[in-house]
Amino acid sequence: MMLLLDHLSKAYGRSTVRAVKDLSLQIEDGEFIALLGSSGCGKTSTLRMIAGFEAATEGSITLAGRRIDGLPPAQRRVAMAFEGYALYPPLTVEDNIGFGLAAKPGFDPRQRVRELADLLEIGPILKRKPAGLSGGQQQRASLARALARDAELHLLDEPMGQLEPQLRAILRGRVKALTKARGLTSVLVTHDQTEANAMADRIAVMEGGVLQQYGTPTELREQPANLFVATFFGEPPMNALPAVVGNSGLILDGDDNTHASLPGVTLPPLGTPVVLGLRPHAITLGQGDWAATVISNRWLGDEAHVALDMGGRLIVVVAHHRIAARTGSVIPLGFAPRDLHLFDAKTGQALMHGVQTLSSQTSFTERKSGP
Ligand SMILES: Nc1ncnc2c1ncn2[C@@H]1O[C@H](COP(=O)(O)OP(=O)(O)OP(=O)(O)O)[C@@H](O)[C@H]1O
Repeated sequence: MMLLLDHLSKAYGRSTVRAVKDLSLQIEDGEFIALLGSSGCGKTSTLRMIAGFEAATEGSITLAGRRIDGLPPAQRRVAMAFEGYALYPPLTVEDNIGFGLAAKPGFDPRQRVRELADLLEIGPILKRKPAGLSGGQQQRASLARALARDAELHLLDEPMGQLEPQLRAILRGRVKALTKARGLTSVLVTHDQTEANAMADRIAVMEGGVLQQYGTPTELREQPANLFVATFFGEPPMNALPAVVGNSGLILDGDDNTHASLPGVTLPPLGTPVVLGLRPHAITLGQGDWAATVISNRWLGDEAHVALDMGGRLIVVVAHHRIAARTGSVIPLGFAPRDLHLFDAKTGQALMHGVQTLSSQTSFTERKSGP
């Protein structure tokens, strides 16, 4: 069901510091969204306010048209899989998962428990009690219990954090498919962008309690709203090169040695400090008018990761073919203007994505310093 967070804030105790600041988000009926951010960004606080474990300091929470922020957790019609959200010790895993599910015409709770056990690969432990199970088994049982319920909203807080990477990768796809098949509205909390990418229709990136951007994985990758999202989202991170707007284009670091001239592009006013953003995949090696020294060059089986030093700036490039360049060698590099992102250096806000130039040839020049 549709969930609406409206100007939600959280301050703990008497603190004036907000762990969550003025957060507004709309999650559509049947949508799977992820709250993504590093430790302390406020994503768990947000989830706990939705669940009812923490009171909101300001703002409102509306689920399926009902204000729920004043209700106790049990009345919110929300199912949860929380880190450390304990299973009932006296019950078997099977009874834990099926707890509270009532048989109805056309619905057999035992059938649902079996399906979820197969999906999460915990069939063999259904008759066991939680004590003595591994952390990963308990976590999957807890996830199965949350997914078994026909709630209006499913909240999943790092639900697979204790599983091995291979199993996690398989289960992500299965859990996503299940939520889509049943039309479940879901909010996932994770610090793992691979997980958010694989599972979520839309991702809300948070930092310092503040929502940075809310969009599809493609929107976050191609149109990051600010420098934080640009360098946080994407692996390896986007290269960020400080520059200023000069007469002849963008001058890196303002030293006029290396610049990118972008004919026909309306740039910010002369002297504006900016940051050029280039994804590692967007830089080509072996051609272009910039030059850099190879620091390392590793072939990872399907991609080459090359680190370079360009006048003291670290540049990371990813290519889908092997790069024949030794450590210490100087090689040319370049990029297509359509792959350039430009940010305001002071505010971090995005100024443009994918620059269209008048001429198809853009020149990138490294001038020799001195007379
Ligand atoms: N019960 C609490 N009392 C006081 N401060 C808290 C409490 N819970 C969280 N905080 C603070 O609120 C801020 C946000 O924490 P929160 O747990 O929401 O972030 P998070 O992104 O989920 O981090 P993590 O992934 O580490 O759980 C942090 O600065 C944290 O120290």
